[in-house]
Amino acid sequence: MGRHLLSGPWRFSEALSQRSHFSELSFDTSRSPFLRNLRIKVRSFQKPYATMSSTSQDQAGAPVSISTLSLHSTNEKSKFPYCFPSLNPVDVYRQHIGESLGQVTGIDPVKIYQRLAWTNTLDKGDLSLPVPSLQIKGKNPQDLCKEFAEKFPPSDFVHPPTATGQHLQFFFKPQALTNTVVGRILKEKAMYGTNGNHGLHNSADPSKGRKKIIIEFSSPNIAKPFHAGHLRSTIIGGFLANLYTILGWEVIKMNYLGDWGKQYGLLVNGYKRYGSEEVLLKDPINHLFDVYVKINNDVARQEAPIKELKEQIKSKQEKNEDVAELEKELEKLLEDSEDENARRYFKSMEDGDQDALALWKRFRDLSIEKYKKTYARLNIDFDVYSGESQIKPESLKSAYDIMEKTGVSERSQGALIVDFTKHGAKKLGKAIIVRKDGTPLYLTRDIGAILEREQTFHFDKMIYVVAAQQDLHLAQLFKVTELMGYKDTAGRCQHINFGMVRGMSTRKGTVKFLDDILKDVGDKMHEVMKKNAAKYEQVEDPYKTADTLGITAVMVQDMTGKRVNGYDFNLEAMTSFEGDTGPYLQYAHARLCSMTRKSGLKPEDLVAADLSLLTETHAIDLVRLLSQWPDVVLNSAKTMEPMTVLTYLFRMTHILSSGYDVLKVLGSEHEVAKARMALYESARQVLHNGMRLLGFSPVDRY
Ligand SMILES: NC(=[NH2+])NCCC[C@H](N)C(=O)O
Repeated sequence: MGRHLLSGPWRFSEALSQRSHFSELSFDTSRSPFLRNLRIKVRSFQKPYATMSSTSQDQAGAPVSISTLSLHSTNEKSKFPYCFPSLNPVDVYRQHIGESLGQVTGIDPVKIYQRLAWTNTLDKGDLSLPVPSLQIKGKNPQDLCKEFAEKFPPSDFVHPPTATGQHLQFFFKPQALTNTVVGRILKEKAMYGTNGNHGLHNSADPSKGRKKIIIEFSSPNIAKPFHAGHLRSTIIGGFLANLYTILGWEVIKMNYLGDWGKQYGLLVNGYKRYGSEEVLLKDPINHLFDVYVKINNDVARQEAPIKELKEQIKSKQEKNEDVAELEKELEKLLEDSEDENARRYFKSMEDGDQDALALWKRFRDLSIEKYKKTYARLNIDFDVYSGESQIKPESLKSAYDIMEKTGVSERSQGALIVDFTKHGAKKLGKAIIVRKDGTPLYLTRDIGAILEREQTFHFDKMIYVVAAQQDLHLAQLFKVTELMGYKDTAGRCQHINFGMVRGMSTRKGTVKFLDDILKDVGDKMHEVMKKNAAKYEQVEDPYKTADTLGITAVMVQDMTGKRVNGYDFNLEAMTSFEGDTGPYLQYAHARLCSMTRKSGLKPEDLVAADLSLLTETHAIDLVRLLSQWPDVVLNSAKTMEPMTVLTYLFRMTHILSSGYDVLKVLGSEHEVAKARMALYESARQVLHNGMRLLGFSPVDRY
C-alpha cells in the first residue's frame, strides 16, 4: 500500500494524463489510521447535506463513498506539508512546480511549495510565486525572477513561467487540467472541495480522530424581537457550521437562548393576565411577544405615579415636613407593582419552584419548536438548545469560588466585581459578577457556561458568533476565563463578530421575527417573478420558489461584504435579478440545470465525453476557476468570511454568462455538445457545492 502513497514526478504525470487513474488507485483504507479517519470524515459529511432539502439533480441518492474518492498521496508520505493532491488538484501543480524549480535552482522544493500563492484574477496566472518571499540574499528579486523563468525546465503541465516584476506567474496547460478537474468533479460531485487539509490533518496525532468544535450562534431572546443581529449570527454561524463539517470536524451547533432573568417572571405574570392558551399554541412566538409588550406597558404606567410620589417625598423632606404617610403609600405602590411581582416570581423560579417553572418551561419549549421550523427554512438545525437558564447554580458557585481563590474578583459596595485594570487589561474596565442583591448577570452565566462546555464537550475550538456590539462582553469573558486559570480553554475560544444591519424593517412596520422578514422578502420576490409572465407560467410551485429565492436574496445581501462592515437592508436591491444578488445566483444555477435537461444527455454520456474538444478560452478559463474550488474552501476557513465563497461563485457566474454564446450546446456537433455539457455540469456541481456550503437551497428552475 505504501507505494501508492508516494507521489514522485513519475506518479504525477500518470495522475494527470489518465482520467481513470483516480479510481484505479482507490484502495483499502482500513489499515492506516489516517485513512480510517478520513473515512469517518466522509461519512460525517453526508449528514448535513442529506438532511438539507434540495431540489437538485445530484441529490437523487448516490451515496458518496470512500471508494469514489481518489487517494494517491497523503500527508504521511508527501514531503510537502498539507499536500493532498487527491483532494485538491492544484496541490499536484504546487508539488510539480516546487520540484521542478527546486531542481534547477537548488532552492528547497518545500520552501517554494509553501510560497506559491493563488491569484485573484486569471490573467495573473493560476499560481504565482512572489520571489522576495524566498528571501534569497544578495540578488535583486526582479533579476532572480527572470533567471528562474529562463531556467524553469520544459513541462507538460505548466507553460513556461512569466516573470512579472517580482512575481513568477504560472499558467496551467489546459489539457491535463481539464481532464483532471472535470473528471474529478463529475465523479466526486458533492464531495469535490471537501476534506481539505484542516482539522484532522492538522492534528499531530491522527489517531485521536476528528477535532470537535462548538459553534454557538443565532441565540435570540424568548418573547423579544429576533433582530438583525440574530439574523446575521444565524447566517454566518450556519455557514461556519457547514464549513467545519466539510473540513472534517465534528461540529456541535449550539443555540444559547436568552431565556432567563426577571423579565421571564414578568412574562409569566403577563400571560396570566393577557394570555390565551389557544393563541399560544397556534403562534407562540408572536403571542408571547404581544403579552410581553402589554405587561411592559403596565410596568411603564405604574412607574409614573411611583416617580411622582418619590418626588413629593423628596420635596417635603427638604421642607422638613412629615412624609410617613406618603412613604407608606409608596411602599404599597412598590409592593403591588408588576415589577416587584416579576422579581418575586423570578425568585421562585431561581429557587427551583416547580410550579413557578412550569409555565416558563412551556413558553420555552413552544418557542423552540417554532424556532426549529424557521431555522429549517434556512437549512439549519441545532444540536443543542442551551440558554442562560440552563447554567447550573453549582457552576456559578464554583466559578465564584475559583475567582475568589485566584484573586480575580473582589468585593465592592456589596457586589462582587472583577477589576480588569488590575489584571493587566486596562481596556476591559470593570465588570459586576454578582449584584448587591446576590443575583448573577449575563456575563456571570457566560462564565458558568464556558466551564460547563469545557467539561461536557472537551472541545478543540469554540466559536461565538455574536454582534460586534458585544466585543467588550466577549473580551471580558475570555479574559476572566484565562485569569481563573483556564488559559488553555480561553485560547481555544474565538469571537466571530459582525457589524450592524441598518434599517431592517418589513413593509408593514418594524421587524419582529425572522418569519416576518422571510415572508416579506418572499412576497416581494413573488412580485418580481410575476413581471416575467412567460417564465412565471413554467414554474411549478411559484410560492415555494419565491420563498427560496427570497431567503437566498436576504442571505446573499448579508454575505456580500466583510463581516465587520454593516450594511443597509435593501429589499429592492436584494430581490433584483441584476447585479450580484441571490436571485441572480439562483438563476445561474437554474440555467445550467435547464441546459442539462434540454441537451438530453445522460450522466454516462458526460463521463465519456472527449474533453480535448474544449479548446476555447472561455472553456479553459472556466476549468481553471473550477480547479480553485478546494483552495477557496480552505481560504474561507482562514478568513472565516462567507464572502470568500460568495465572491468566487459570482466570478464563476460571470465567466459562465460571458461564455454561453461561444460555448453552445444545442446545435453543436454531438461530441462537442457532450464535452461542453460535461463542462457545464461540472460548473453546476461546483456552484451547487458552494451554494450549499453557504446554506442556500439551489433551485432547478424558476
Ligand atoms: N454566549 C453569548 N453571550 N452569546 C450571545 C447571546 C446573545 C444574546 N441572547 C442577545 O440577544 O444579545
